[in-house]
Amino acid sequence: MEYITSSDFHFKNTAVALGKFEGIHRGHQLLMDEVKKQELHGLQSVVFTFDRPTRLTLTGDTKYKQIYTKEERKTILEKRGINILIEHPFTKEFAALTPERFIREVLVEKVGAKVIVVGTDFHFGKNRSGSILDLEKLEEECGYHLIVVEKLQLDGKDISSTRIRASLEKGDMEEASALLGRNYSVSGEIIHGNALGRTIQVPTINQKVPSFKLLPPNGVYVSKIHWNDEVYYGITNIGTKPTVNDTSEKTVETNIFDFDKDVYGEKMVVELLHYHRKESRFSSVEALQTQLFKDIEFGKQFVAKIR
Ligand SMILES: Cc1cc2nc3c(=O)[nH]c(=O)nc-3n(C[C@H](O)[C@H](O)[C@H](O)COP(=O)(O)O)c2cc1C
Ligand SMILES: Nc1ncnc2c1ncn2[C@@H]1O[C@H](COP(=O)(O)OP(=O)(O)OP(=O)(O)O)[C@@H](O)[C@H]1O
Repeated sequence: MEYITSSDFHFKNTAVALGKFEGIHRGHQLLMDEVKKQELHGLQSVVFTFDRPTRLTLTGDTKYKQIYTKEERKTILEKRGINILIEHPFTKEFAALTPERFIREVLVEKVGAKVIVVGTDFHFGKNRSGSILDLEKLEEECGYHLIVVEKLQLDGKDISSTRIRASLEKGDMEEASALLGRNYSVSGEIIHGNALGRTIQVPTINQKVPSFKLLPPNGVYVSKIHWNDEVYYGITNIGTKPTVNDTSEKTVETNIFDFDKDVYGEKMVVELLHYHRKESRFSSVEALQTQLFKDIEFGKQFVAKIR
């Protein structure tokens, strides 16, 4: 996959899907399928999105947490077989382009769009004033074909990144997975913890997770782990480890079942399948250890049922 992160590009004969694509959820996947289909007609499949949350530029909101990091999003799109990913810098100047200028100067001139794929409610350009009507108006003159995809629903409501954020925020991993079309995951490098885990017979891998990644509530989750091409299961704690720590720094750590390898510095993808219990402060490390053994037992039984 070609990966563009600047405004300096020039393509020809492309089929492009447009949007923020925060969750690359099941609705977004319909748009990806449409652009992929166009490869049969000799067009390159393109996802056109932005290099940062749009609200960061528009409202200066620096606290906004994202479902996926850019790297995670890139990996997902690569796996779907998209030819070109454009993460256009979402600067104030770019955000101020009128819908017509965005269509002519960016989509037609630079992206080389022959097919444009959007959802029914797609809005773009200065103050989000552009809609599919603007795209329809210039279709003939600019020589592209517009494909408008109906909003995909689940349980009678539109699937949206906003809805997925709400599921994640309440720890409903099953609902988040159903909306995403894949399990929610955390990917990150394995870093050193306090090395206490091993002494209480519950060794864990600690993942480095950026502060802007949207994590579900602190607590214990049954998880599925991808390491190289291998799949394992485990139990993951998200939180501050209040029994042994006094900081507010959040960590994601996983006890992988039947696994004993040194993986420091390597990357793992941990899918969170099911919320089990909230994180709590125990009166002693022994009490914590007793609970961890129970958590592991719960995790193993859960996995036995779904495998
Ligand atoms: C499944 C699981 C559940 C955990 N639950 C809690 C908890 O409820 N409270 C807590 O303080 N720490 C919890 N922890 C974190 C442990 O305190 C931590 O794994 C242990 O202190 C070792 O940390 P280290 O890897 O930094 O040495 C949990 C860890 C795991 C793997
Ligand atoms: N459920 C859906 N079905 C089909 N297309 C969708 C769906 N949701 C969004 N789209 C389309 O996918 C593109 C990207 O959507 P975008 O990421 O901007 O918004 P969203 O997923 O609705 O999230 P948000 O909740 O942040 O508005 C747009 O063209 C949009 O119309």
